[in-house]
Amino acid sequence: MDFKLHKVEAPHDKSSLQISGSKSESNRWLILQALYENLIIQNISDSDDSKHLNEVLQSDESVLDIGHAGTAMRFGTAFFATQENKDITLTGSARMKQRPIGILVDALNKLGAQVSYLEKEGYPPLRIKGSKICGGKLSIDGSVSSQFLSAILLVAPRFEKGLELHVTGELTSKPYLEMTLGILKQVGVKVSTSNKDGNYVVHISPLNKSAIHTAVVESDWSSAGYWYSWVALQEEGNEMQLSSFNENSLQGDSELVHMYLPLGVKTTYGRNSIKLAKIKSSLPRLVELDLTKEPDQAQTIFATCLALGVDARLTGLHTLKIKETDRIEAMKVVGSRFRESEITTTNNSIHLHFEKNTVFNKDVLVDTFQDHRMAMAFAPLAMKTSLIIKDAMVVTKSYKNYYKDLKTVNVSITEI
Ligand SMILES: O=C(O)C1=C[C@@H](OP(=O)(O)O)[C@@H](O)[C@H](O)C1
Ligand SMILES: C=C(OP(=O)(O)O)C(=O)O
Repeated sequence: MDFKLHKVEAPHDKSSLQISGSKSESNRWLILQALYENLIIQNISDSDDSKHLNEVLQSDESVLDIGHAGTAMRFGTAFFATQENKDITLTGSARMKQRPIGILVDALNKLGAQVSYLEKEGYPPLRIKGSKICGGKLSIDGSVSSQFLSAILLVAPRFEKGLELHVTGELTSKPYLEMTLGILKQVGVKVSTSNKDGNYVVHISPLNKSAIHTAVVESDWSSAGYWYSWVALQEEGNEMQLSSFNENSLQGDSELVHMYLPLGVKTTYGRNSIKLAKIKSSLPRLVELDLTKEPDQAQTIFATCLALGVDARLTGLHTLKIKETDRIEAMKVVGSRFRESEITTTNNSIHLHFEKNTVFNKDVLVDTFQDHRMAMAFAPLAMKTSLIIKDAMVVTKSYKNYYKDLKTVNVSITEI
């Protein structure tokens, strides 16, 4: 299904939205709920990824399909590897079969798990025979995906000996690892970190019973990014309130508060909410950001800069090639269709440069390449021109009501 988007009239000066719970937090709580009974999760994400994980965890089938959900694939692998009564196949979409998982499988097998490949070595689908894992000491490379580390850490409190995890390589997406540790602490797990021979080390103690009954998920900051971008493209004075967000967040993408200030978006924290306001500011000539800690915001910031005519130099993008699509390439292809600019890329960066202020083309085609963030990051450009989002419903991977929310701010959306 393709959608045509354009602005019908001036957006409201003040609007408010309720985004559903964080997909990353929800998927961690779902694993913990499966490990510790009687845990209730409030404000759980309505994303496809969380639904898929929930279904797979409840299922008695022997072949389980996780779709496009990366965290669910990685967390599910570690979970099923530790369930002695299980012998399953864990598979996913065609893209999931191209997303590496070897580092996680090797680490689990070193601990005594029985996980093997059914097709290509190092990639899903996997055959997972559940085993009793006692834990102990383990080294793992943290430079490819933090999800491998989070996957093992989430199940580690169930190991008899707990876990001493030594992270080798340069740890990527660190806030997601810290989110895992923060959530484990809420459950009552004793967590400590140290530094040994230059490596980051995490110690997890065993825990038999959860210290809490109710987990409250904060809303999704990664989704909030699209509204930061939206507000950045509005006139001064425009405001938007987003509920169920807090100053003390476990989500690294809450760094949006600082990333968007130079682009004229000021955040004010309320009681369990944030208010984004477009303030009077002169735009920078160049936005320079290392996104090693916030990889999911790369497309959003790139699209904002493209819309505003601001140069951007985004680095730390080495993980983007193995996400839902090769996001560096996808940004370049779609970005170049909007207006004349110079876009250059490397394996871990993208650079956007304007020689002059250029006009926007009309009816710009936004190919999404099965990546929800391609659709959502480029949609705010409807403020500047008309655009066509291909396979528009990809957004449900993380943000089910995205188009419904866009309609409330006066974007016309028609199926074509
Ligand atoms: O742990 C998580 O919830 C996530 C970790 C990040 O992945 P990487 O660690 O692979 O960069 C992020 O991009 C993804 O959307 C969610
Ligand atoms: C990369 C993402 O998710 P995952 O790795 O869980 O598929 C994302 O949501 O941007």
